[in-house]
Amino acid sequence: MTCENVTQMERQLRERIAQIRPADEDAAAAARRHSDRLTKPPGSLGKLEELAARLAGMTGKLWPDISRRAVLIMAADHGVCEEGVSAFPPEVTPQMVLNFLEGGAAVNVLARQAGADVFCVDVGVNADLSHPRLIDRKVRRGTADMAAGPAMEREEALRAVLAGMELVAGLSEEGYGIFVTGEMGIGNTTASAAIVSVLTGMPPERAAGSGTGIDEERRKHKAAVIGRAIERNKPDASDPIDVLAKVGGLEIAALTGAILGAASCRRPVVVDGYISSAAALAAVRLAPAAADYMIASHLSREQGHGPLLEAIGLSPMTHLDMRLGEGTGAVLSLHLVDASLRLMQEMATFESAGVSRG
Ligand SMILES: O=C(O)c1ccc[n+]([C@@H]2O[C@H](COP(=O)([O-])O)[C@@H](O)[C@H]2O)c1
Ligand SMILES: Cc1cc2nc[nH]c2cc1C
Repeated sequence: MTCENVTQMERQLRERIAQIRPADEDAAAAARRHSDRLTKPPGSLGKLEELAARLAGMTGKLWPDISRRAVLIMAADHGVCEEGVSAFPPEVTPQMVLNFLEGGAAVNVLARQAGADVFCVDVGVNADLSHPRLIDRKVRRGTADMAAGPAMEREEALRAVLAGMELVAGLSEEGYGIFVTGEMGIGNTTASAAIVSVLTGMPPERAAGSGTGIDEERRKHKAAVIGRAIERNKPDASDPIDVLAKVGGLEIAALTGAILGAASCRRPVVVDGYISSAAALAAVRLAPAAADYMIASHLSREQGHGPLLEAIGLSPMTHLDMRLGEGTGAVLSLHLVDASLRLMQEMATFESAGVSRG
């Protein structure tokens, strides 16, 4: 990779970011006015009402077309697994990728129920994968162990970010109206916690959760590994690409790009659990207006998720004690997105139904 290529990628990123506009406040206000004419006390549908207004702000349309919905599962491996930070072995990453491609994972079931198409992307799986439905955007075979040095080079992080961005831009052009973030990567809660710790100042002890199910002793070890990785690599908190490169992951970088891509195309993006939210945080630090296009699906059991969502300025739609990832919580939330739009479209107004206002 030459310096020229890196400069070109940085430029491409800046150009895409420059296209991100804050939500259309006039469209959101029009949606709120319509909502207040419907047969219910104003605000009584809570987050469903607010969501309909936000969707109007994102898309500029009172009735956005979200009939085509895409779940993006970004997959990659993590060198930090060598430090014993996960309850599962790294070979689960490629095994689960094949499961996604064959339609047998939880996210596939929920995507079928929600009428969403699943796109599984290899951004950095540490195996040679071949499948007719696999989208190959492999940057490298897994990251290096961040406790021993940088997880990857800056240009590799940029390549992953741009891959996510361009995929979403292409799908958006094809007619996908809403995006759902998903991921797979054994060890990626460690990388996510490291990103969160650097970008928010949250101590690793708070940011590190139990991931796939490690016990308290191992969780403390995981926090110490994160602390060591930050100390060793000294990521620059004011430069999210540097943070993604030094202590992040390829699938997390690709999700950051996918989220920025959705915002640049004025498409809503439903953000899944802890890992997706770490990617969303990097995205808002690169482009604050991108937050306007994010819908937080659920509150993960991962202990740092609540403060992480607060740092982005998002409030989760549901609390289901989920901690699976893949995009499962986000794809479930599509039903709520559908409900919010359907209420707006189908409810009678006070006038049309002859109901007295308070
Ligand atoms: O989405 C979440 O909040 C979430 C919380 C815990 C675990 N995960 C999933 O579990 C894997 C990472 O867990 P770990 O313990 O290997 O870091 C990865 O494939 C994620 O999709 C996901
Ligand atoms: C089996 C399994 C499925 C997953 N899906 C997302 N992360 C996962 C981690 C494991 C271990």
